[in-house]
Amino acid sequence: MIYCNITNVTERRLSKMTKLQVIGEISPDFAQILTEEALDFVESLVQQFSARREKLLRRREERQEQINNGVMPAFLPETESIRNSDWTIALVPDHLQDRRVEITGPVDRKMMINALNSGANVFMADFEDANSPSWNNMIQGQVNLRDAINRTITYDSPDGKHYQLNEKVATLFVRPRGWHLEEKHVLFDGKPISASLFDFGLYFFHNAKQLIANGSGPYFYLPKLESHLEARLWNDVFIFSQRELGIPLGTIKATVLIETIFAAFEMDEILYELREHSAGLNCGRWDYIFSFIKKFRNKPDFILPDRSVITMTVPFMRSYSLLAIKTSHRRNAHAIGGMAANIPVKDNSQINEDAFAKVRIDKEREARDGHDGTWVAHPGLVPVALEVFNHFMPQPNQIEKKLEDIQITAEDLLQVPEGHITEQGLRTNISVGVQYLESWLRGKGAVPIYHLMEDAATAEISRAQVWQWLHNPNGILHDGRKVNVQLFDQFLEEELEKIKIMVGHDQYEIGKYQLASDLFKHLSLSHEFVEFLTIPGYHYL
Ligand SMILES: CC(=O)SCCNC(=O)CCNC(=O)[C@H](O)C(C)(C)COP(=O)(O)OP(=O)(O)OC[C@H]1O[C@@H](n2cnc3c(N)ncnc32)[C@H](O)[C@@H]1OP(=O)(O)O
Ligand SMILES: O=CC(=O)O
Ligand SMILES: [Mg+2]
Repeated sequence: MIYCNITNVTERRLSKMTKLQVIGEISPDFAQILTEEALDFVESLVQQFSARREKLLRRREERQEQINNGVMPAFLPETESIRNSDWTIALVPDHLQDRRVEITGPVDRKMMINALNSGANVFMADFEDANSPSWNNMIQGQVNLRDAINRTITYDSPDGKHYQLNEKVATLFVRPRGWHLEEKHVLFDGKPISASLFDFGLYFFHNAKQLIANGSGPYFYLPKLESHLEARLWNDVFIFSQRELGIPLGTIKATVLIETIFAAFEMDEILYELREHSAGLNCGRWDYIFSFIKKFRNKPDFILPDRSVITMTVPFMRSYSLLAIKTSHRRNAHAIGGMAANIPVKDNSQINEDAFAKVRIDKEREARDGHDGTWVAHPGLVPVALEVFNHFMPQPNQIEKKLEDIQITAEDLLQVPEGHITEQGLRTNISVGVQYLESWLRGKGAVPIYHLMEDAATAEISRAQVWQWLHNPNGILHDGRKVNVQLFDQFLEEELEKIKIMVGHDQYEIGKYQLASDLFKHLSLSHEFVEFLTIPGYHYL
């Protein structure tokens, strides 16, 4: 639904002949975020950087074309000197030296308080994978962040529980939406503006000075970058923004998620572009798998097995994570690990124990390999990750571990994992994809499904695999059946029936299952691969 209330703020802006228009609903709370000054700042970012963003998005398409024509990603010859010369990123502040456990979660008010109180070193407040970008979620999220930074945030749940911040809270990082997304409720010259500039701009404008006064700073996670030129764009946004607000250059710090195959080939260059603002790299494993499927989708020999067998220990994933550690440490940067999808299970102690054991093994591998910290999805997992990192990393980080003996080649990064495509794998992808979309369409961007954390990145894997198995001649089930439209239709119908029984008829009818199923079908069957599920999905928010 698009709200069309032209509000006081917008009217005043129109009278100033500005080109930025807000067409989303503005409640009194939201008006405190969408102030004239804040919108002027966003407008200046949009004016300054939109054309470059659009050019870089076109470059993504060109690179896809190149892959389709047989040119595989490679370490760039034109930036060899950056890879081969000695330089390091600027020193990060003391309070960013120890990042052993980082909790992530959407910008929901209650969850933010829980995350900040969780005992983790860092909380990444997520406008991206864990968030469904409805107008309400986006602006309420900004309200919540401002209140958290002012330490006035509280929440009273319907069941009477009161939430407030502890004395000591996690250091806040914010993940704005990626370069590919737009904010349709704010128009510039009549066109939706960049969601990244909108999320970043509002957060930075309202909070940067207060964060500095609190002894912290404006810290960011940057998602889904596909090249060092996209990192350069962020860096220029940072320089411009700090100048505009009169904040010393280098105050902003940002950790880049290496979660696309192209970014894996440009880790040094990404760190170099952001060297005055860098807070290292992170292995965004779920989007990385998605990117691998997406970019090589048209190559018959790049067919991937069931999602459940593409773990961090398969060769291409392990190579990528070791390269992230080696590259970061050479530049004195942190290399943060990723998210194990297992979460606590309340009603089954055996499954719960298994989940904790799986998370522990994952964190142990990361700590042993040399990661300087890791991500957890749930407050209940903070102690597990803490214990592992305290054991393997008694010091604040292990940047001194340089991994000089590790050599990762392009072939290592491009090695296709082995394994089977099974009927269960196909059914699970369909079921998870539909259930996740249903939740996302209702405004919830992270959900537990079959005891795993599902968010936009994990759901992208499910739907991209279904597309690939349908469209690739090698999309053949272990029992010899080709994945085709008929099989897909049959499984979709059967999985929907199972979901209906699981959630109950009433819930099914109230929910958005039919729309989710239609959207999933469109994503799976469309002739051209849809770049991100969030793009067509956003039409329905
Ligand atoms: C691929 C990637 O990008 S990973 C990063 C993005 N993804 C995420 O951040 C996912 C974050 N995790 C979550 O959203 C949640 O843990 C879920 C959806 C997976 C599970 O949520 P729930 O089913 O609500 O978990 P559960 O019922 O066990 O929660 C127990 C309590 O912990 C809280 N909680 C759970 N996860 C989190 C979290 N990540 N941050 C803060 N609080 C949390 C719940 O709000 C609840 O609080 P309450 O007891 O005060 O009511
Ligand atoms: O953002 C994290 C990921 O794994 O994707
Ligand atoms: Mg991601």
